[in-house]
Amino acid sequence: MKFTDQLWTEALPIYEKIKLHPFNQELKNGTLPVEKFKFYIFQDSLYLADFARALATAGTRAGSSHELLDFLQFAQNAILVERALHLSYFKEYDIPYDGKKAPGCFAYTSYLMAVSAFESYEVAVAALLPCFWIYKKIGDYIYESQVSPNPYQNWIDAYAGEDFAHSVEKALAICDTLAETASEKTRKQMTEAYLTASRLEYVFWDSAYKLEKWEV
Ligand SMILES: Cc1ncc(C[n+]2csc(CCO)c2C)c(N)n1
Repeated sequence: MKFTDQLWTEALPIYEKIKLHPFNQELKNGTLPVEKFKFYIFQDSLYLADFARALATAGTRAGSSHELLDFLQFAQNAILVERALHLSYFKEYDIPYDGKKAPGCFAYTSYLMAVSAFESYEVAVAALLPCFWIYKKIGDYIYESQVSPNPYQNWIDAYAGEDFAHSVEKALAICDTLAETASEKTRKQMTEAYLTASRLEYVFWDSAYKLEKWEV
């Protein structure tokens, strides 16, 4: 059994909760209130900018220039997605450019940047994986079961696309190769990091659905 198959099984309860979360259910049905989508898009633009930093940082610690290039391409892509969000949705939904990270976004980005800088390369790769994999799975699920017409069609199409699928396959292959030669202790740490980042994916959607604010 591949290491990433084990990861998928371990994190399955988290994935199921993400799938059934009202944010994703209402997105799929086209009934998500626009305020929640706007909140999500703005927070995601902040997320993507730091996610790109985390990817580039992890990449500098890769064991080969081949993997460094993969991570730099992932990072470049995250920045391009972030720019595309600004160009399309920010205009369409009249989203203001100012604002801060909500607690959910803050927690997730801080975690990814810290792991990428201070944990081993193997653990960093495992922490960065849910962003790719869970999005791909959720994107496919929403795409297949969506109610159309759907006001969020463009967003849905973006994550069900071929290019994104290719990046996910690459990230999975890197993680599996690393796990093959990793010690049992490192594999445990990788699993823990994968689970934590999966929980933070949930937190991110939940934060948007609740229009989360800092309490104090
Ligand atoms: C909270 C959050 N998690 C994951 C993604 C998905 N995503 C955005 S860029 C990228 C890979 C770039 O190469 C991936 C997987 C997102 N948008 N927001």
